[in-house]
Amino acid sequence: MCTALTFNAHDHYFGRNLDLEVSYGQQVVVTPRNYNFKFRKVADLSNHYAMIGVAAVIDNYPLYFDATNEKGLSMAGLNYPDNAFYPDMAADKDNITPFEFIPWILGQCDSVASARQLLPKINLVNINFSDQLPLSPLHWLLADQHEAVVIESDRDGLHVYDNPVGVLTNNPTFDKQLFNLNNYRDLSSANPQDTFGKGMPLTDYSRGLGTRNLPGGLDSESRFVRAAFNKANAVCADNEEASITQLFHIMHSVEQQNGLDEVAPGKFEFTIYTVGYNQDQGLLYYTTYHNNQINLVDMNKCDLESTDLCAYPFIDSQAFNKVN
Ligand SMILES: C[C@H](CCC(=O)NCCS(=O)(=O)O)[C@H]1CC[C@H]2[C@@H]3CC[C@@H]4C[C@H](O)CC[C@]4(C)[C@H]3C[C@H](O)[C@]12C
Repeated sequence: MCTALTFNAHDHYFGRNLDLEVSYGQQVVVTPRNYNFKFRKVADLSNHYAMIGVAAVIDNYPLYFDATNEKGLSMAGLNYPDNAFYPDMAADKDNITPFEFIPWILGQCDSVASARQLLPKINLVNINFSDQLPLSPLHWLLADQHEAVVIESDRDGLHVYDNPVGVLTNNPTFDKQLFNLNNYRDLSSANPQDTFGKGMPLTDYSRGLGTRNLPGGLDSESRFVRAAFNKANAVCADNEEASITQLFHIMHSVEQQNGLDEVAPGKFEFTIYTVGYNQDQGLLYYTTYHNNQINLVDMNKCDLESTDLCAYPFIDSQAFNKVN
């Protein structure tokens, strides 16, 4: 399972947790403007916006899990099992495979508004990357500095939902996730009034009682509510350090601790990495499960006019800040 969200503070940010029990050998990958993006069924993009993100590079092709382009448009693919449906070729459409979707949008669009022009023409065609790497069932959060949408390719077609809360997790379909928030209208960062009933001696015995009914589970509905509430109530000082720190606190409030989510006997899914993008400045911050320190990769330090990918392996070991 996974969680992605937008966060506006000092600048504009986009965060993502990847929760999984295996690694695909992903790294931080910058694709410069002149890298030749090949597509299976449409023409190459030989000149496009540069992007930074997390990708598995196979045969010199970046299979992006999440990324942000130089204009600040961000996109993340999250697991969407049983619901995702990828049709066969459609003659009248741009046939883009799901693994090409992030490059296709981020390569050409500078905003959600411009992506909205391309989306109706797209058919997320059912073509595997390879026999070893078949398609996986995904849906996507797409966001710029001003708005977010969710894209789901279901049996009845491609849906583009406005996302007023700027959060995405996994199943069920996005409309249901959004509706479910209505069940949590009573959540509050303030201690609640006693509305229980007449003549009951109820006391305000603890701080934080307004969050008592906030779901604590790792399931996708619980994470959706928790991420939406924690983000909506986040406060931080107006600078980059405080904003990134707060973003990582929000992301880590929905992280999966190793040992809590068994996916096969003795095998657990956990939060392999957390990324936070500064959309305005082309920065990617990350932590990994084994490295709590926040690491920073700046896309502008790569040659963005190059034709070659620029990759940085995750630093996945703990560095203690030794005090004595
Ligand atoms: C599994 C991950 C979602 C995390 C998650 O939800 N884990 C729960 C697993 S479980 O449901 O609990 O079992 C998703 C998120 C992004 C995906 C990659 C996107 C690029 C590429 C697309 C190709 O088409 C197939 C291979 C490819 C490398 C993808 C592999 C995998 O699908 C990735 C890592």
